[in-house]
Amino acid sequence: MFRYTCLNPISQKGLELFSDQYTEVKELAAADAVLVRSAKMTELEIPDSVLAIGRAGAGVNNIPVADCAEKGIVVFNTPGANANGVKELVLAGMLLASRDIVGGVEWIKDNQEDPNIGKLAEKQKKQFAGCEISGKKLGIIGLGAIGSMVANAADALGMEVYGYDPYLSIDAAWNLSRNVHHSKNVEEIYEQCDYITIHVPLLDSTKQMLNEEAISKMKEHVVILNFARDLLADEEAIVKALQSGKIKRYVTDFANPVVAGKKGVLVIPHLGASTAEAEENCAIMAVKELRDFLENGNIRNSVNFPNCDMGVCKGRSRVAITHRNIPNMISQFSKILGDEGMNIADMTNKSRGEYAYTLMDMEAEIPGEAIEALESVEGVSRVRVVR
Ligand SMILES: NC(=O)C1=CN([C@@H]2O[C@H](COP(=O)(O)OP(=O)(O)OC[C@H]3O[C@@H](n4cnc5c(N)ncnc54)[C@H](O)[C@@H]3O)[C@@H](O)[C@H]2O)C=CC1
Ligand SMILES: O=C(O)C(=O)COP(=O)(O)O
Repeated sequence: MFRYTCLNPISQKGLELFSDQYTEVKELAAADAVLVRSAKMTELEIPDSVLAIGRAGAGVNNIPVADCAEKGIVVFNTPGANANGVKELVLAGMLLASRDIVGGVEWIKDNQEDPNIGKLAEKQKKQFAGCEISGKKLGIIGLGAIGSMVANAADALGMEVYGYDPYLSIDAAWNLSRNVHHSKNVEEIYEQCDYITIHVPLLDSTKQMLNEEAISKMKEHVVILNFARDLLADEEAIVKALQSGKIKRYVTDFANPVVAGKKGVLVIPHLGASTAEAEENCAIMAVKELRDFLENGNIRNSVNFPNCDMGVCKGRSRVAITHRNIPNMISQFSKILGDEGMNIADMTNKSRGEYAYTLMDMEAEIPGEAIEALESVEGVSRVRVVR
């Protein structure tokens, strides 16, 4: 029996994939697994009883990923599952920034009682006129699941697309339209583009990337779109550049007091992934990842442990060990098990940075003493008998 808790509402389409071996609990302290969207887990005390966290979405800056790795808690996300939802909103953002649709709609609302509204609208519409995106240069910083979709869609709409991503994955590269111009440095994006959209994760290395210096390199009247995270930009500097006219519009999916209500800023209340399709895709992927981990010990799409897949346990028992990626671990594990007279039927060891994961199928049940001995190995964070 496994227990899970949801820290945010999670689509029923995903939750219904939990078998009758699972029950939902309210308390984090009672849960083996956690499903979460944007709830700030960095402010929570995560109990040792938690085995895994499934982020139904992409960004994991709300989860203390490194602390979890240290404790042996495996954190998953759902790569690409909400990318199309975000892509569509970015396109909408570009259009909203180019034509004063919001101003026009508000004007209609304000004049709704006027019996001559039709005539009046024809007279007034010139104040809401704008420009087209076709033929303009779009710079995309980060060509992952979202950035690459935005690139292809913008290309199809007639934009000249520049992409910058020094860590571009092979999959993303294959999916990218050949018309996308490969920018080898981000300065080219700043200097050349009329629209700049950012799609990188929030990391120490990307925080405040769009700062005063970056803005100073940009073209006059540039439009900046931020559907990734507000902390990627120095928004005080952006507001200043909006006031001076250097930036034409800032479209952001993240509300905060710095940008809310400011002239030239279009703030959307974090709706990028709020579509029925994205919510379902994310929930389904997260639940499948958690189930495979809890039931088989397999890891797919973790952000703090390596991928590891041994299928379904065919031996008598399976043990999963999270540990530090240091020498001599495997030999210590096999000695402990060998001393107990146990034969390893199958095993996999994978590493990722400072951490590693070992899965072992045994021909017999593992005695409690052997588990305790494995737990006491220096560098082991967690030993779990999966079966
Ligand atoms: N507004 C919303 O509702 C949503 C926002 N997001 C945000 O968007 C971010 C990106 O999402 P995905 O595209 O799904 O992630 P992804 O992991 O597929 O793509 C991120 C890309 O950024 C690149 N990158 C990393 N550091 C970079 C740097 N310094 N310069 C240029 N490129 C760099 C990586 O190589 C990768 O290709 C997420 O981390 C999240 O913060 C994601 C989904 C929904
Ligand atoms: O997936 C992401 O990174 C998002 O920002 C989406 O957040 P949400 O699941 O809508 O709270």
